[in-house]
Amino acid sequence: MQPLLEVKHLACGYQSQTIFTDVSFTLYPGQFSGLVGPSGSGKSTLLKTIVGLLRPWSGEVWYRGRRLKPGTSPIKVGYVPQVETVDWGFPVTAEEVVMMGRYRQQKIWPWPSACDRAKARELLSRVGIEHVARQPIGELSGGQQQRVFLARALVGDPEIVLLDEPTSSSDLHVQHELLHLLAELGQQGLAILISTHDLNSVATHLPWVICFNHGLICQGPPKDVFTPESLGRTFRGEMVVFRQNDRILVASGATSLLHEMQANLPPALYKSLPSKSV
Ligand SMILES: Nc1ncnc2c1ncn2[C@@H]1O[C@H](COP(=O)(O)OP(=O)(O)OP(=O)(O)O)[C@@H](O)[C@H]1O
Repeated sequence: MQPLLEVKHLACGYQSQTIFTDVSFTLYPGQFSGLVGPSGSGKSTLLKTIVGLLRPWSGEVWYRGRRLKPGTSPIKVGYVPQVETVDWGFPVTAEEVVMMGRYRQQKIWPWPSACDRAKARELLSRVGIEHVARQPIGELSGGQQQRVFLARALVGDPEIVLLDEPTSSSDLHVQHELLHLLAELGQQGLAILISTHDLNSVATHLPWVICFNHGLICQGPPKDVFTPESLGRTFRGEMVVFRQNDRILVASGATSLLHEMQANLPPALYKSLPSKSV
């Protein structure tokens, strides 16, 4: 299969501070992948460099076998920023935020046509929040805001969407719903790369994971990559990994693993575990 996106020896930073060097990986059509690493390890910087918001210091990004001009992004790449970085005081409705994705395609700022509005409604419906179309974006919940930005990223019918911490401001139920929605989009052929701190959601929902800390540590299916050794190198501390059948639970120490288990396992299963298994 021809690669969709190839990142080759990429390096980037701010002023004189290097954030990451020599990052190389390949994503294929329909691939659903997670980018995991600790806070400040450079995940957002990497995503912004890939979508052309930051100019790489060195290295290349290739799309469908063609090298991209540094600092540019192909129209078929969608990007969902971290919701915490958005200015919610801006007086626009959810529908208008989605339509802004159309302006990027058209390169001018036209009055929205009936067709633009219909497309925005269709996408809001696809991400399950058509009912908030006319509400100001600043008045929506964190989970709804993320879906609005996902709808905006889908406007150009992208082949790949990069999402920065899409689950950070939502509760567990909303996070799982969003990951299910992304998995559905993945089944329809969309490639997805999401950055997240939530290792347990990655282990449950994502078939491929890239461990990152100022550079690529390792990549592969969670069952191979989520080991105490590789996660310890990624998060630079003791990591505990608990496996039961297909389930993997990860935490940054034995005590927090117990809390994770209480939060994630059905009570009957949790009570049945011998205390020495962690
Ligand atoms: N615009 C900027 N100018 C200077 N330094 C920056 C800028 N943006 C981020 N940094 C620094 O780059 C480093 C990596 O930040 P980045 O946001 O990429 O990490 P991250 O892994 O996405 O973190 P988090 O998971 O907390 O979002 C941090 O030290 C951060 O302070």
